[in-house]
Amino acid sequence: MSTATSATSATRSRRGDGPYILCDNLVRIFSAEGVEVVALQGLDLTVEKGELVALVGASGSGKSTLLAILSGLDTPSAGVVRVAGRDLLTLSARDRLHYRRRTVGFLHQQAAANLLPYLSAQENVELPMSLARVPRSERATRAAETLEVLGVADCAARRAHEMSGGQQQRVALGVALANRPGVLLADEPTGELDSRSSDEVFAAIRRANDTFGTTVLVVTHDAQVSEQVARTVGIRDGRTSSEVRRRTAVDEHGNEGLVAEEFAVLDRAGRLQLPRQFTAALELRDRVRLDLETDHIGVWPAGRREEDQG
Ligand SMILES: Nc1ncnc2c1ncn2[C@@H]1O[C@H](COP(=O)(O)OP(=O)(O)OP(=O)(O)O)[C@@H](O)[C@H]1O
Repeated sequence: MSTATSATSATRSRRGDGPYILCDNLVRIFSAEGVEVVALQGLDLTVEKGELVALVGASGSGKSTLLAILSGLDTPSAGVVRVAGRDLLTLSARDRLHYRRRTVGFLHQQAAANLLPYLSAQENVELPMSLARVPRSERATRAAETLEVLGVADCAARRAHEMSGGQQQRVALGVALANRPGVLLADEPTGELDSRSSDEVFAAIRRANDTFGTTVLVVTHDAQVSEQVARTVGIRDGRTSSEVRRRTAVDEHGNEGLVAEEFAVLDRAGRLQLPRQFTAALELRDRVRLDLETDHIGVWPAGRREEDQG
């Protein structure tokens, strides 16, 4: 495993031409009944415009908290969060509303959260456009184009109960994309679907990413989904801990194949989370010894190294 740093992107962002999504040392503390829960503890993340990134992590690791902040529904306790050049900590109420209507689209796990049951698919997709005051003449054409791209043009006149779960979720995706947001945030969008519908929904997300250039951040537990994206970011205990990058490469026999490389994330303060299986294998706890070598850093259990030297 090697390390990757987000420092370069953070520096670029301060110059104003940074990544499309930037989270720098993000902290979110909830207080409930006198108990404080630190849901995000210095999370760093950068996503470039047009990227499609999967976020994975155990239950309670902070994924939903992060999406709520990025969608403009919640604000962090500390840190920096910028999306599409906007500082989400200093948005006025008016700008926040504009941001939520036009800059981000949100896809929930349950399609029903994005769909009104008494409206057809076409009407559902047109609704956010009317809230954003898109001229009436444009709405029908844009909604039809959206449903076409997502492979559900044939469902335009149907209401939710006349569609399969996968079709409903693709129409729900159409609602999220109606105002052509720069960013799509999706929280377990295939969590309630069988594998075929899940494939169709994920294929529709990829098409939206390709066709509209939407930057996508998708939270998923679904390995089929996370293995299909070029970049998967792991969250552990409220921090980004690891990253898998996938690219096509040609082997020595000239065959093209997918290569996945796993990195640990090194933050600007020099912090790095060691994978649990590594710390468990060497019983690393509390304190470790570090040795700087010419091309790597050695990490040793404190006790064992003392014994070696003794
Ligand atoms: N409104 C809240 N009040 C108090 N604690 C909260 C609140 N929202 C989240 N938390 C706590 O913050 C931590 C992170 O929660 P979060 O929902 O972001 O995790 P998650 O990774 O999305 O989990 P899951 O995969 O189960 O949805 C958890 O310990 C959770 O209990």
